[in-house]
Amino acid sequence: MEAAMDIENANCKLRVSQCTDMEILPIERPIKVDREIDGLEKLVAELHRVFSHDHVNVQDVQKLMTGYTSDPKHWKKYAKFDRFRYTRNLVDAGNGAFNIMILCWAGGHASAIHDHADSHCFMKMLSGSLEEVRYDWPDNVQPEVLKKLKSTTKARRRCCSESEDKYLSSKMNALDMNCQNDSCHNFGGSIDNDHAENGNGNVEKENGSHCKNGEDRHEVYEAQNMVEIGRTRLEVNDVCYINDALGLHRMENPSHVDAAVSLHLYCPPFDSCRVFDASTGKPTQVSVTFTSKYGKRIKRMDEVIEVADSQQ
Ligand SMILES: N[C@@H](CS(=O)O)C(=O)O
Ligand SMILES: [Fe+2]
Repeated sequence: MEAAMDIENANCKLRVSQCTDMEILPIERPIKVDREIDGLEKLVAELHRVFSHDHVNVQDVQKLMTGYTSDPKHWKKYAKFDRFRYTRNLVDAGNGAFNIMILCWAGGHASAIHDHADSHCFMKMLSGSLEEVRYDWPDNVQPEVLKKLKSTTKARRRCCSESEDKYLSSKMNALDMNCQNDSCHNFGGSIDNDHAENGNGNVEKENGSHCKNGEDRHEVYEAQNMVEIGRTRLEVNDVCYINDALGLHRMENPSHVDAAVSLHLYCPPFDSCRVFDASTGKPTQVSVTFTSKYGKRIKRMDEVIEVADSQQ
């Protein structure tokens, strides 16, 4: 028995950086589906069953998501669009262990470059298509998971593609060269409550700058810091997986006419993450919220204020 785990066996009830013994190994494709899952409700019920155990394999979640075949009649009640930005619509809060949501992208909508707050992120296309663009971490920001992998002697790397293997090697080497003192890194990987809001509740915008605890750390962010490391077109029923060890990403609906709908599962759930300025790599902590929960629209604060004003 090997001491190290493959990422397929990594326990996605834990944050990625807590899976210290795992090897960073992207999911094998194509995923072999054991059985078909008939409907979104069944998928959610299966996820609850799996997540009731202490250990949940990354690959088991992938298999469940792959086993479900999209049909708009299962999910249309959750699909709430906005003219200006992609929306996040909560389907199920997973008893605190995961959350699953439907994202709606009108033509041309895109997310900013972002991380996934040390969580596991699974995504399945339900309608239309999206392009995923992956990026290297900027040199002066390192994810918790790579710091952790570097510091654990048990951790080993083994990737199925040479480019992914090279990516992780270069990141590990960069950690050797960079200061390991947390205060030298923006945000130190922690999520605080005093974060910059983008006002949208999604990771669409890259506005504002923010330093943890209000300190100005004077990091220098050089232009052209964000390096693209891959691009994948996702079509209906495709499933993909990302975590912070595999890089950053942004999603874009390449069609200016057709809408796209995607299903996202995060474990553990998170309510803020970092977005990165595309030309400088500067990170900003942002809240991520929902346009609707369980099929019901949530009033935005500005709408609540408007209503209150109109009633005075
Ligand atoms: N991770 C993003 C969506 S995506 O662009 O992957 C979010 O949860 O809003
Ligand atoms: Fe994402």
